[in-house]
Amino acid sequence: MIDNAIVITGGGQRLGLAFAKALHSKLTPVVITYRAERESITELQNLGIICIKADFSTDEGVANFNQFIQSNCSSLKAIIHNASDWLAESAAVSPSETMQSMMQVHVQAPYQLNLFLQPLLENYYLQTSNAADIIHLTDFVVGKGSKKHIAYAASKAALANLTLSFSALLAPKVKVNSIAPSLLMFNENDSDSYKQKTLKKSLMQIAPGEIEGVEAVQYLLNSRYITGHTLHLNGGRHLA
Ligand SMILES: NC(=O)C1=CN([C@@H]2O[C@H](COP(=O)(O)OP(=O)(O)OC[C@H]3O[C@@H](n4cnc5c(N)ncnc54)[C@H](OP(=O)(O)O)[C@@H]3O)[C@@H](O)[C@H]2O)C=CC1
Ligand SMILES: Nc1nc2c(c(=O)[nH]1)N=C([C@H](O)[C@@H](O)CO)CN2
Repeated sequence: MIDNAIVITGGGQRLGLAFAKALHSKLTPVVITYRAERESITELQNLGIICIKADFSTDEGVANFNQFIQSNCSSLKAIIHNASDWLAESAAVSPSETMQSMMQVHVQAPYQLNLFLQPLLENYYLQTSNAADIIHLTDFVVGKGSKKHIAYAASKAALANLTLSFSALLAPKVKVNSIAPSLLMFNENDSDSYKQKTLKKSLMQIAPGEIEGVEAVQYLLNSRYITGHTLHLNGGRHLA
């Protein structure tokens, strides 16, 4: 059985991959979920990180991942709900399907896994006298909406609300917090004009990269007191 594991959903690339590499150690094994086969998965496996294929677009996929954790882990130090799809509204996908897909990955999966895995998080507390952690990756747009990612923003707002409910439900054995980034890193296909426009939206006018997210996660994991909180990583965008 695996003790004191940190579960990171969507760990195959970008922020989730950085979280996995930064947090894995002999005393704190990391379990990541992924869908797409990549070189990064082999790299993580070579580091001793457990990589589980899991697609949260169905409740069956959530249940299958839960079953793996229940069968192989005795306690969980943390769950980092990072898996996400930044889906824009488009003519190619119906509004109903867009909203369903956003709510499934950003709300159903975290909600169900938090409830399923509550006993394993509480086992960590009983074994160490330290609170376990749940971290939800939300988004700056929770506070302002988004004209082009309406369903995405609404689902992230629901995820932010889960932080409030679960922090009250699970204290003091489990701390529950959100990290709300705005731009941390661009995507490969982002145009130069999009990059320049987006950088100007914050006071700091930079894309700080994965390290900003890694340090925020480590800050929350090291705290003994912060819960029900949202850590904003937005470069002062709310004041720009
Ligand atoms: N990057 C940024 O600047 C910002 C990020 N955030 C948030 O931070 C988090 C990390 O961002 P980022 O690294 O860019 O995320 P990505 O867009 O790279 O997505 C992370 C992973 O989520 C997985 N995923 C997507 N849908 C599903 C699903 N249905 N089931 C299981 N896994 C799924 C994907 O796995 P696979 O590739 O294997 O299919 C993907 O690699 C996200 O929650 C994001 O919303 C918020 C604001 C800004
Ligand atoms: N799952 C994802 N969510 C978000 C991403 C991303 O790449 N994947 N990117 C952003 C943008 O950086 C946005 O914050 C600035 O344009 C938002 N969410």
